Amino acid sequence: MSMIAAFYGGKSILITGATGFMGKVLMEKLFRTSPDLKVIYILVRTKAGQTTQQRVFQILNSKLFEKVKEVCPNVHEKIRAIYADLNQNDFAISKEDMQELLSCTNIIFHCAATVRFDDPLRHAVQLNVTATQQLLLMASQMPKLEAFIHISTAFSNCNLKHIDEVIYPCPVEPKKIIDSMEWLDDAIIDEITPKLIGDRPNTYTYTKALGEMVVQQESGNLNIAIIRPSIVGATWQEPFPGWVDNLNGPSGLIIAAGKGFLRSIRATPMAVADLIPVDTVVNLTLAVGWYTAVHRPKSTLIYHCTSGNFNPCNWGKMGFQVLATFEKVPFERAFRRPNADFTTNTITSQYWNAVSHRAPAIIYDFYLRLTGRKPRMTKLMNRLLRTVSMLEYFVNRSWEWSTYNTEMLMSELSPEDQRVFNFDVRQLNWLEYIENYVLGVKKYLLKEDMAGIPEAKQHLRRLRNIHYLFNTALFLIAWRLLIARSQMARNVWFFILRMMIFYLRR
Ligand SMILES: CCCCCCCCCCCCCCCCCCCCCCCCCCCC(=O)SCCNC(=O)CCNC(=O)[C@H](O)C(C)(C)COP(=O)(O)OP(=O)(O)OC[C@H]1O[C@@H](n2cnc3c(N)ncnc32)[C@H](O)[C@@H]1OP(=O)(O)O
Ligand SMILES: NC(=O)C1=CN([C@@H]2O[C@H](COP(=O)(O)OP(=O)(O)OC[C@H]3O[C@@H](n4cnc5c(N)ncnc54)[C@H](OP(=O)(O)O)[C@@H]3O)[C@@H](O)[C@H]2O)C=CC1
Repeated sequence: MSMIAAFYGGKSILITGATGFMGKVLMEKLFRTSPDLKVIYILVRTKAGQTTQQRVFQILNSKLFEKVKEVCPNVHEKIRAIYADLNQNDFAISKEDMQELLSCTNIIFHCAATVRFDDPLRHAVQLNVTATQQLLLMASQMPKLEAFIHISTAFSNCNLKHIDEVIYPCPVEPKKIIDSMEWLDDAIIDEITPKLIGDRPNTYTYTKALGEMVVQQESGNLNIAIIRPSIVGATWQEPFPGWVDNLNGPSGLIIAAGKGFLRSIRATPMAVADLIPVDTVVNLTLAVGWYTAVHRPKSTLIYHCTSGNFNPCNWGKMGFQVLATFEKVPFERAFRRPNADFTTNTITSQYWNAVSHRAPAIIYDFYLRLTGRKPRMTKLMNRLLRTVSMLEYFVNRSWEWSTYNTEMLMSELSPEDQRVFNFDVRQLNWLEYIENYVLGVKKYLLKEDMAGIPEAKQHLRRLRNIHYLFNTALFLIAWRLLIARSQMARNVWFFILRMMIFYLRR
């Protein structure tokens, strides 16, 4: 019997960010392994014209939840969606809902965040810092609360090379930052943002670091733990391999590469690709929830959820395997054949951006114009290159994360819990994982049918022929122009022709 699964039985659990990538997998696992839990409260806002109920309905009816419905047929009754907007005061939660949350919650998993790298500082502070502070305040009023688990990121201190499971202070106190956001206007905030974030690459990593400081400072008597995952990728095993539902991290780039838009990237092939499957993060999160509530460690423990020190894989190997999978299961209607290069040199990278990315986009737009259609490829390419430039920071460096707490927790689990809540990435086979990841991107993000593979392969063969024809035509034109202008080129050309005739006659 799993002690962790039994622990969540009969519990009332509050999850923020339950509609996000990690939140959904967390809910799925909870319902599947502890179907006798009392209730999961989720804080949900309305979005894209959908009510909170419609959003929950959509999640529960997705493929991710198919197994849950078998184990926990009354899952609809056990999920309680509470309207909340984490950008608002008291999260805009109604009085009755707030009362229920305060009096019933046993465990909190705080997953909500803005993960955008380019969010204005004001917005990132609101969600990643102020909302965390408010949630802690709520937690301090919950008499039945046993544990508060905060999800941060392994990159909150990416300005360091070696990162321990401790909280590193930022130069300016989070409270001062929160206060200043109230009276500074947007223009001034934009001006001081680079100074505040210092040697971090974006507002995301900076505000996640501030969020951790807030957790430390406002923890009071709460039983708190912080989890720091690295780059979260598709599921490894559960509920099935390869599930992914957003474009963050590598997923968007896999699409861009598979569709032939992205053919080169400024990345260091030997740098560690610290990817971690989302189900591994969820298993560790649930184990931490149990451990924190039952063992009540004296201080706030931080758990690194990373792969690099247990089972390292580098970007070169990853890119190679991604390309190998495209050979087997190509994406449909590719713009160009997937064929890509890693370069560490900025000038080479700019050259490839011009030749391999921008030029084909301009030519394609020209073709669209000629055929009376609206050009769109250059715009799309510019956005893609902007996205890639923001991710480049993370594919040109390696970090070392110490994992004492994570290893300690692993050793505390019973063999059954180690199996059911497996977060031991030493068992992960990268080649298999990446292949399933690419397949998952094709199935769950692009919604492409496997039956379309022969047609996709045929399309790639056509693109290869067009590529050869284009190159041959380009060569002949260049040669023709050269011959017309240079006696030397003409002499070379006639010499080659004579040699060919000579050898053919022998
Ligand atoms: C030796 C062999 C060689 C082989 C070489 C092969 C190599 C070349 C090809 C590469 C093949 C791929 C191989 C894998 C390599 C992958 C590298 C992956 C790097 C990943 C690094 C991630 C680091 C994360 C570290 C921190 C982790 C965290 O803690 S947080 C989670 C991560 N957060 C994010 O990822 C958020 C990032 N996104 C954003 O911040 C924003 O979306 C944006 C700023 C990037 C863009 O914002 P914008 O306002 O312009 O637009 P938006 O509306 O958001 O989207 C615009 C369009 O772009 C699409 N989109 C969005 N995100 C991505 C993405 N990550 N990748 C690609 N495309 C993306 C989005 O859908 C929009 O599209 P349209 O709607 O069509 O316009
Ligand atoms: N993905 C990754 O690679 C990594 C993620 N992390 C951390 O893991 C956690 C979860 O990330 P992930 O699931 O990938 O992120 P997602 O972007 O997929 O999910 C974010 C969640 O936060 C919710 N949210 C955002 N703003 C508000 C708001 N104003 N009110 C209510 N809810 C809001 C979103 O709701 P809605 O659906 O309404 O937008 C969504 O449910 C985050 O804390 C992130 O920092 C850490 C390392 C890597």
